[in-house]
Amino acid sequence: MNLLRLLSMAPAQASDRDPVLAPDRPPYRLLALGGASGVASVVILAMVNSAAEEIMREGADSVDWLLAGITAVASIVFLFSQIWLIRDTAARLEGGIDRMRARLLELLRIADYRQLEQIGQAQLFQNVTQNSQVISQNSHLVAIGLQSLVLIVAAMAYLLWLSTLAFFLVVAVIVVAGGIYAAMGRDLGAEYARNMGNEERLFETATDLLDGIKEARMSSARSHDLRASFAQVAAQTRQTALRVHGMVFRQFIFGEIAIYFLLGVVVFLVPLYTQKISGDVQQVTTTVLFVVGPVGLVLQIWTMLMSAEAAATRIFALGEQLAAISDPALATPMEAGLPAAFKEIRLEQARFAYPAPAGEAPFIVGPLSFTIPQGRITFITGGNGSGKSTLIKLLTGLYRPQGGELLLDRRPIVAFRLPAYREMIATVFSDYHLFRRLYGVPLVDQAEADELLRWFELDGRVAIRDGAFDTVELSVGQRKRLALIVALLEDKPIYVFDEWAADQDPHFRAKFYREILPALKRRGMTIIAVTHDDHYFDAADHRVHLEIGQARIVNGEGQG
Ligand SMILES: Nc1ncnc2c1ncn2[C@@H]1O[C@H](COP(=O)(O)OP(=O)(O)OP(=O)(O)O)[C@@H](O)[C@H]1O
Repeated sequence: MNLLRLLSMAPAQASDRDPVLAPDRPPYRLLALGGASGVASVVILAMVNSAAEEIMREGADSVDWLLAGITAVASIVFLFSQIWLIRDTAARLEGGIDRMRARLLELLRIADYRQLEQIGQAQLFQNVTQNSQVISQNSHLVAIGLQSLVLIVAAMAYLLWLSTLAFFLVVAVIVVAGGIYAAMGRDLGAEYARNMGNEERLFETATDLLDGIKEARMSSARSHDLRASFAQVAAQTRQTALRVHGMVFRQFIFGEIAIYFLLGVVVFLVPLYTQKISGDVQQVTTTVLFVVGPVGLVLQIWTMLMSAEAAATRIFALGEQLAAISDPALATPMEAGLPAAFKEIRLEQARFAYPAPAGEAPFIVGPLSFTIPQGRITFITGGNGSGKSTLIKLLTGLYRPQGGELLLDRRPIVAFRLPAYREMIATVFSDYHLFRRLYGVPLVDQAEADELLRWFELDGRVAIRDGAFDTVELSVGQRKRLALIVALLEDKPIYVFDEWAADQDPHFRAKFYREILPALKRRGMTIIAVTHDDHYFDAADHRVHLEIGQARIVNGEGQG
């Protein structure tokens, strides 16, 4: 069971240098507490039985203080071990979730970017947030279930000691009923998984609906189709949810019936046979009745825990999926930074192809061979879909060439050099994300930040305070200026921009090509920029022109 797997992943301790990689801590304390509570419950049961026997034998004229004392001590042990058992189970489970979440984030960090692109965002979001919430909400049930299991095991051990026949009779009933119950549970688990898959699709469709709210407002036909598509996924989700509820109910009813059957065995069969063997009918019946309650509880909880189990299974499955695409270059510690004073970046016969749908030719970039000299401005140009963004991803090391290589000063950027190479580059992609907080920009010099805001004509609109922009509620072009400011604050030797000027007004576009890029070049930075602005092609020292993934090098466009 994946829930139990989560339980055995001990909470990350502050003392662990890396909570993600630290070894799991087996739940010894939990086992000890379970053992103590089991022993205490058997002692209580035995004391009650002995007292009853004594009363039957000698009448109830005096209190047996020894029995009463032992019962009181056992009750206290039972009470405290139960409290700690429940507390420990919940803490361990929450710790396990926390750790699994951290593992997922770590696996996300080291996953191969290209393959990660292919895993849907909805699945990642659902697992990191919602599924762990389902488990967390049910953590007390796991604790109560474990507590009941301990009671059952202890009482059954006591029953075995009282009467072998009664023990095997009850075991037979529990095994048969439990087997049927578990088989029902497997179907239920599969249906839960289907339901969660539908919920992920529902989430995806809802996100589409919200992201496209403007587009939907402007067209009643589009709005209608969107709602129809949402309604269809919602109906499928409702159907699987209904099937789940039906199955839960059937399993619940079966559990109830199984308990009545067990009671029937106790009342009719056990006395019949135990009388012949030991004559201790009453003790056996008391013990079996003691088992019935926890068995009922375990059966009920089992049903309820199926959703938490399905959530845990999905979390572990995503973990395995991410582990399978992990990039060894990112998993190992980074090689000491590559020298900032490099001479050139080169692609040598580099090639990259996207997987093609069946029957269609794949889009191939390359083989490409060209050099980007240090301290120069290189433009990448070409029509829509010619492969510019793909080339940028190859040059930044986000995609790995499937053939040929990427070289820095003739040294191949092999896997273990990739992280250090990526550290040399600051980017503003066309689908960039603007973090409000300046993550990874260690010390923002206020004077430098203010100067940059002035240069980008954003002073008075935005300020940088305590390592964050005070607002990002700006126009599209202004937000992109902020993204460039972040890149400049990172102070890297290489800058990569993907159609940065596309959203700028004519004045700022001219400023970008005629003032900002030359200023960066004067500071010795290497600039690689994708652009469609043919008026400004002369601002580059070199131009790489792409046509359907093939490059033509146009040299000496600018003044050099
Ligand atoms: N994630 C992807 N999966 C599969 N194919 C892709 C993917 N991204 C791009 N492609 C394919 O690669 C081709 C080149 O895309 P790319 O984004 O590199 O073009 P581009 O030159 O940057 O275009 P634009 O000027 O429109 O931004 C596209 O025609 C598309 O078919």
